[in-house]
Amino acid sequence: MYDWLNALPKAELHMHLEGSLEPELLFALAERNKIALPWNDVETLRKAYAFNNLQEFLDLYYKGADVLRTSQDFYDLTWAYLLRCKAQNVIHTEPFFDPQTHTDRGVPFEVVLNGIASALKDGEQQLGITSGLILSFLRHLSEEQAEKTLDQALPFRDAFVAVGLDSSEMGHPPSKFQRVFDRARHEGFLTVAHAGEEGPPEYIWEALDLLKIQRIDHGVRAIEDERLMQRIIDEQIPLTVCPLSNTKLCVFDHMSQHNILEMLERGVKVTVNSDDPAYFGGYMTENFHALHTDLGMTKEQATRLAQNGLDARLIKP
Ligand SMILES: Nc1ncnc2[nH]cnc12
Ligand SMILES: [Zn+2]
Repeated sequence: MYDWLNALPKAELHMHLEGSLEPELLFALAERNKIALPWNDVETLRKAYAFNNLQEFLDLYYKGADVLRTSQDFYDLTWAYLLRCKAQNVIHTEPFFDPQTHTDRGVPFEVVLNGIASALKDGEQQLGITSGLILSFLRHLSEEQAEKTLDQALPFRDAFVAVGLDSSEMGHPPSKFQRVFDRARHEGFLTVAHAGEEGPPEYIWEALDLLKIQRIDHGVRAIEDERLMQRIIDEQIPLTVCPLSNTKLCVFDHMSQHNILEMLERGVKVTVNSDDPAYFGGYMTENFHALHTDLGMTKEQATRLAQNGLDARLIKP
């Protein structure tokens, strides 16, 4: 089944480039940039990948990102991810990056963007992988800081397809970012947002009604609100679900409790994605495979899930 799932043509619609930083590359970049790390070796770092919730993961994820300093670092990070895509027949990807994670520690916006954008361009030319980059605002920071980030992005607007919203969900509802999302839409960006990962269904309503998103990132808690379920089924609003992420971050205690197949069978446009593959135990194929081993996903269901991913692209072929 693994090989069959690996060969299935797939689109990835929810992954954070910073979350594809494998420990080996993290150590190599630390050495290249002469940065002292709090972990002795790759094994010690990998052992730290045990999380009870989103915040525990984010604390480590932001620490890890500190080794990314130059455009070449961002290029290498993105290229390593694209090689994984190639190996797993991911033919299209719409990755996130978090500029504030880098600008707040003094790495200029264009240094980050240049590295990522040139790797994505090479990915299309050399690997045949199409892509659309999503600029994500950090929701634990202020709306004013998101506004500044949007200002920095406008000169490079052709490099992005959408803006998104990520980081610590609880206590940071989508309504906090209504004005900056309004402006982003007026500037021609599409919008997506993480909602209903740890946060309540109300955050999904806000993301739809106030931020006017095209897709819900995660959204697994929609199942708690029947009226919301009816809306996302009626309007076929895609959910970018990340099974291994949800179990690693204890959104579900075990994969056998995940609701993705129940949603699929109810007619929700659910898709499978890796979120932060270096931290959560796998890329696209591993996520599909876990659904097979722990939830009994059939080939027919896998085909529908993969097709949903292709259908829910912001950039159509
Ligand atoms: N799963 C996730 N949720 C929120 N913010 C993130 N940033 C990286 N991964 C994330
Ligand atoms: Zn995410």
